[in-house]
Amino acid sequence: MSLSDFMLEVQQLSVQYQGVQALTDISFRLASGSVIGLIGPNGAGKSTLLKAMLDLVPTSKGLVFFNGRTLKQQRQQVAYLPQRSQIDWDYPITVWNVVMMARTTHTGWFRSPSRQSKEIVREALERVEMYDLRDRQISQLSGGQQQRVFLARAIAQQADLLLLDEPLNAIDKKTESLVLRIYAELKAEGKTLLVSCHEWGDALHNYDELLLLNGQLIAQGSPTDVMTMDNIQRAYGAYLERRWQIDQREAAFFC
Ligand SMILES: Nc1ncnc2c1ncn2[C@@H]1O[C@H](COP(=O)(O)OP(=O)(O)OP(=O)(O)O)[C@@H](O)[C@H]1O
Repeated sequence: MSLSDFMLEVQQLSVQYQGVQALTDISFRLASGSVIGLIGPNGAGKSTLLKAMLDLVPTSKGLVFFNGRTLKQQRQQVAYLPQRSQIDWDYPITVWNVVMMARTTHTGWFRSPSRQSKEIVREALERVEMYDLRDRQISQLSGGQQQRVFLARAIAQQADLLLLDEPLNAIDKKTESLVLRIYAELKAEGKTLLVSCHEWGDALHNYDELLLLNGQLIAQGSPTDVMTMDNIQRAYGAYLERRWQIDQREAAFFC
């Protein structure tokens, strides 16, 4: 693969939160038209990586290039679906208006949406099978329906790169199939999807490539190449050991 086949390049990205080193020197490249799973134990830095790429958290080091220019210069070309816990689900807004928010970067906040934007929003809602519920408040949806609305918002932005933080969280198997079908369609359209996930085993074969993280990038490659015993031990071993130490400390405290 030549350098021009890569649409995204992350160089030595590092993040520190009040003394906690969350990410150290993360570097990778992603090809266009691919679905990449971002995996690792709780606290591995998956959400932090997605946010750092978008400048939503301060980075102590690193650069992110997108089609040869900095990501900051092309923010409109990146759609972001935050983790469930980051969204205020009680905010009074309808399904339709959540998805229409994706179009404000195109039309501006104070202009009425164009006919084209309305068509794009309708299509995105139909794609996630939520058009019939377009007038509902988001607070009145199930967890899986809420996730689908935010996925529709990411689709409606018509960005080339989609950063999705645990989109399969809180959804049932039927909806999961729908979401996976949408990934395949977006990939066929040439989009690149970087998806933080907690899947395991066969489910990982839904991704063309994996990035295995634990504060550092442990491995990148096909699911078979990445999920070796050695890599799993390196990514999850330290986590299990840390969890075990915390359990021991808590046990000693309560004795
Ligand atoms: N706002 C914050 N302030 C301080 N520390 C933070 C903050 N956000 C995350 N962290 C810490 O940074 C590290 C990475 O957290 P992050 O949420 O990115 O991990 P994750 O892999 O997405 O985890 P999970 O799978 O549980 O969602 C953790 O040690 C976490 O406690």
